[in-house]
Amino acid sequence: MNVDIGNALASVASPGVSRASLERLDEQVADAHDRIEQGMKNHEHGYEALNLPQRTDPDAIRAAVEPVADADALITVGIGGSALGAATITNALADESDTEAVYLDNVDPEWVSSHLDRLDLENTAINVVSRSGTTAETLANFLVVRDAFESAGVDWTERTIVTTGDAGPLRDLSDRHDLPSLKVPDGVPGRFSALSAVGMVAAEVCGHDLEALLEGAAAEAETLSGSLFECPAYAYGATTYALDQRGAGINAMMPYAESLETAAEWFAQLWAESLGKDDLGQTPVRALGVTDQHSQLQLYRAGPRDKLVTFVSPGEAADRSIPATDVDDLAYLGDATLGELLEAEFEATEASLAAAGRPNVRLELERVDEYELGGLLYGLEAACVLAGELYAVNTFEQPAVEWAKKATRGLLGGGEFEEAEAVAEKTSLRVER
Ligand SMILES: O=P(O)(O)OC[C@H]1O[C@H](O)[C@H](O)[C@@H](O)[C@@H]1O
Repeated sequence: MNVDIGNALASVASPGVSRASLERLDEQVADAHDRIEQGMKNHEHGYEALNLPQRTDPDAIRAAVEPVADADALITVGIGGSALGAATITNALADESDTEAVYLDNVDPEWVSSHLDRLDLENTAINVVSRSGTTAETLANFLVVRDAFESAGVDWTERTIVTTGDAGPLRDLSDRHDLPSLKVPDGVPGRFSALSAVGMVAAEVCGHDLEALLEGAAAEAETLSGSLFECPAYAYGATTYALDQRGAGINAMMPYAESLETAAEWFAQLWAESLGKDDLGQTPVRALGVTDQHSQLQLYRAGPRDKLVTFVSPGEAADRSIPATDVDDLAYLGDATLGELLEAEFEATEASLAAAGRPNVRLELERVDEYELGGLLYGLEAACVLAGELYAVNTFEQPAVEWAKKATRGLLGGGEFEEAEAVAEKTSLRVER
């Protein structure tokens, strides 16, 4: 990915960061890069994620997928990092695939049933993914999906691939039924695992090019250097950190392509769960161009000066002409294409924010394909690791998500948890219709 941080400079935006400040910050970036390099070299927890382009084995993924390679649909059962990376890839490339990729992460019963009722389970594969193998939502949904297959008279053991850790209920299930299984790589937190079997089994079932994904990521890895002025990922990570330090505590991730909408959702977990610690961290907002020009842009341009907008330009794409019209006011559209309109709207919105002194950054792809996606995923992961070094937080843990899990288990009789008691003590002030 290429990055243009010009509209984040203090000469353009407020909050903004001066070139001189970036040059001073570059000294911290150099130190952070040394730490990151050391962590990668020693295969340390978290930093290991940045070794995935060399570590992930596409052949092992293809071998595990082979029994279900002909599936018309794939149900991925997982949540958080165990679903969003895979969904980013398959949703971005959906037009290139004959396989429908469905992601059951939420436990909304109507939504789960609507998918299971409509899919032809005879020709559907199950991709169950969980590092721990104990995540309530994933296990609950897997039990529901397995039951649906059994009720349909389909042998789920012939349609299921498991990606999990070395031990736990899913590993036991895989061993007991001799299911094709892959390992969640050690040292790689879920939100950083898109470029491993966690994110790539679904890509393989959907027929996407695993080598190209990894080549794009590897090319991005080659850019990691001791200066933000030579590394797009570090330029983005350092600029977002500097802007947050100057008041831009919100980062709206706004890709100008429907195919990248899920990438914004994946980014939200990566950014929030990695950096939201010790009362620090920048709030990611999922946005979409052009749609949010008619929704959130008013706030971005004229609301509080507490936001950065990150545009993602998708590059070259298939286009479609706008037919001529006899409506005088719209005649100008008839000479254009939808792609030209989208590009013009993107550039106009970018300029609109700059004209209002609102910081924005552009991430540029050549096109939305496996190579560029691999580079985007890797680049944003590396940007996040760098930002975590600059914030001096523990980028790779997520202790704050544990409280609600314990409360949930307590509420469902899964053990004695004081968190569940706190639920009963909710302070209420109800206003009823
Ligand atoms: O892969 P699993 O162990 O099922 O975890 C799935 C997700 O749940 C956890 O609570 C964390 O919030 C995520 O970082 C993780 O990706």
